[in-house]
Amino acid sequence: MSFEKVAIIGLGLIGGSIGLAVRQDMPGVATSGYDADPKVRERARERQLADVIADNPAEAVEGADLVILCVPVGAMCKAAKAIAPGLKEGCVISDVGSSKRSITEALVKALPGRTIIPAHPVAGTEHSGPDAGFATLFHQRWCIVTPPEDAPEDKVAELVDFWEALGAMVETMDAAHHDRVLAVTSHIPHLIAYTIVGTASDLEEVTRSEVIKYSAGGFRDFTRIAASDPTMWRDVFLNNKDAVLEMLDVFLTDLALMREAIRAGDGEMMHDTFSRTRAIRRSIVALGQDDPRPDFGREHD
Ligand SMILES: NC(=O)c1ccc[n+]([C@@H]2O[C@H](COP(=O)([O-])OP(=O)(O)OC[C@H]3O[C@@H](n4cnc5c(N)ncnc54)[C@H](O)[C@@H]3O)[C@@H](O)[C@H]2O)c1
Ligand SMILES: O=C(O)C(=O)C[C@]1(C(=O)O)C=C[C@@H](O)C=C1
Repeated sequence: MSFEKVAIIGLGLIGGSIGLAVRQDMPGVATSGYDADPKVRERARERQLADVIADNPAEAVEGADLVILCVPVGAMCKAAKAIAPGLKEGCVISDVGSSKRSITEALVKALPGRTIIPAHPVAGTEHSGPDAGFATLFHQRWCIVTPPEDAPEDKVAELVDFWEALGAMVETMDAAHHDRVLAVTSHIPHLIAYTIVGTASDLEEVTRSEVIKYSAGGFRDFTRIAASDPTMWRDVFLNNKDAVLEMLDVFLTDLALMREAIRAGDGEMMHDTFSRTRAIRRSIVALGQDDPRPDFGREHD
């Protein structure tokens, strides 16, 4: 592992967690940080999310071997342009954005000639901001690295080592594939959660108080996801439009089949589908890939 100084731009849930995790898991590696919001910088200093919190982005990246952009997907380009004057020769610029194709294009354009290796830790919570981060967020979670074709192999290997040192399991794939996979496993589930919670609160015969009162079961799990940061998720859907629309069409076809089964009283079709999905859940649990924290996401309720 050869990164000696890591700069973190954006000190919310993910940036703050990286800062705390580097301090805990990589003693000897220096960190610096910057956030566009002065209140976040103040809180980041109080929580010591990085060794040094700079008051401007170019200063934050000075001397860093690795710079990680931890801002909403729609702010990546602006953040990249702002760090450009301070970047050290040969440093790696990475990010943690939830979609990868449009970010890669934006970063390559904003920082020509630089070594850009995007990544996405598939770990998070519905909380955001400088108080949300914690050092163990990436333990036993996947981090997907999406190196462009011309990325130097030694730098990709260093970035993989970095995420493994923070406790993550790392996979590499191309950005387009990442975006199609995450559209199904993360983006559409969030869209469904936002929609069902919105629908329930809109229904005239179900008053808002009843939605809250009877939300102890499955609906409650949807409300956790639907509490996720609106800016972050707006940007994800604006930036992974093609893959989300493709997978949404498949989902809507399956949902229509389910509606037909209910209408036709086709219990066999429903039972078969529900048995298949139950087996999927059980195989995730058997692989140890469900969340190891039993009350994860509920601790702040
Ligand atoms: N929340 C999750 O579950 C999760 C998981 C994995 C990846 N991600 C990705 O990580 C990124 C950050 O998400 P988060 O949950 O940490 O969000 P967050 O809202 O907690 O933090 C983002 C921070 O970026 C700052 N910021 C915005 N524009 C900036 C700019 N131009 N320069 C500097 N700072 C700027 C904001 O002030 C904020 O403090 C997003 O791209 C998101 O898609 C999120
Ligand atoms: O656990 C949660 O709250 C999450 O939604 C985390 C989650 C996910 O969908 O798995 C959300 C977005 C990220 O890009 C990665 C992880």
